[in-house]
Amino acid sequence: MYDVKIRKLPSSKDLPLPKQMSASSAGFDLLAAVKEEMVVAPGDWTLIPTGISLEMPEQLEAQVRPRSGLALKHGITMLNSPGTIDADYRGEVKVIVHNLGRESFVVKRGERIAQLVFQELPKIRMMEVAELSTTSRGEGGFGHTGK
Ligand SMILES: O=c1ccn([C@H]2C[C@H](O)[C@@H](COP(=O)(O)OP(=O)(O)OP(=O)(O)O)O2)c(=O)[nH]1
Repeated sequence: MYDVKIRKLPSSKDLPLPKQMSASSAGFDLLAAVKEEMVVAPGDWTLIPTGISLEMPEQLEAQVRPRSGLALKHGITMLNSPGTIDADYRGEVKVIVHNLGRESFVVKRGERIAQLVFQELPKIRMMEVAELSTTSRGEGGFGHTGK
C-alpha cells in the first residue's frame, strides 16, 4: 500500500476530489478543470488541465489512460497514451485529449476525461555489452510469424 497525496489547485476548488475506483484500486478518474467547456475539433488535440497535482513514492509512476466509453462513443483518446506522471513532478496533471471522432467533442468542466493508474516501477541497471544472448525469435518481429 502506498500513500499518494493529491493537492487541489485553485482551478478545481469547487470540483469534487477524484474518487478512487475502490478502496483497493490503483487509480482514479481525472476530472476536466476547464473554465466552462473546451471544444476539440475532429482530428485535433488539446491540453486539458485537471486541477490537481500529486506526490507519490519514488517507486511509482502514474499513467494517464483513455476511458473506454469516451473512446467507443466519441473517438476520444489520449495522444500520448499512456501519459507518464513522474513521481517527482509537482506540476498540474494535464491530459492531451485527441479527437479521432468525426464530430467536435465538447469537454465540460468536471467531466471525467481520463483515468490515472499507478504503477510500481522495477529498478534497472543499464550496461553496454558487445553481444546479446541468442533466442529462437532472434531479430524477427513486427508480424514475422504471420497474421
Ligand atoms: O499526459 C501527461 C504526460 C506528462 N505530464 C507531466 C508529468 C510528467 O512528469 C511531465 C513530463 O512528462 P514526460 O516525461 O512524458 O515529458 P517529456 O516530453 O519527456 O518532458 P520533460 O522533459 O519535462 O520530462 O509532464 C502530464 O501532466 N500529463
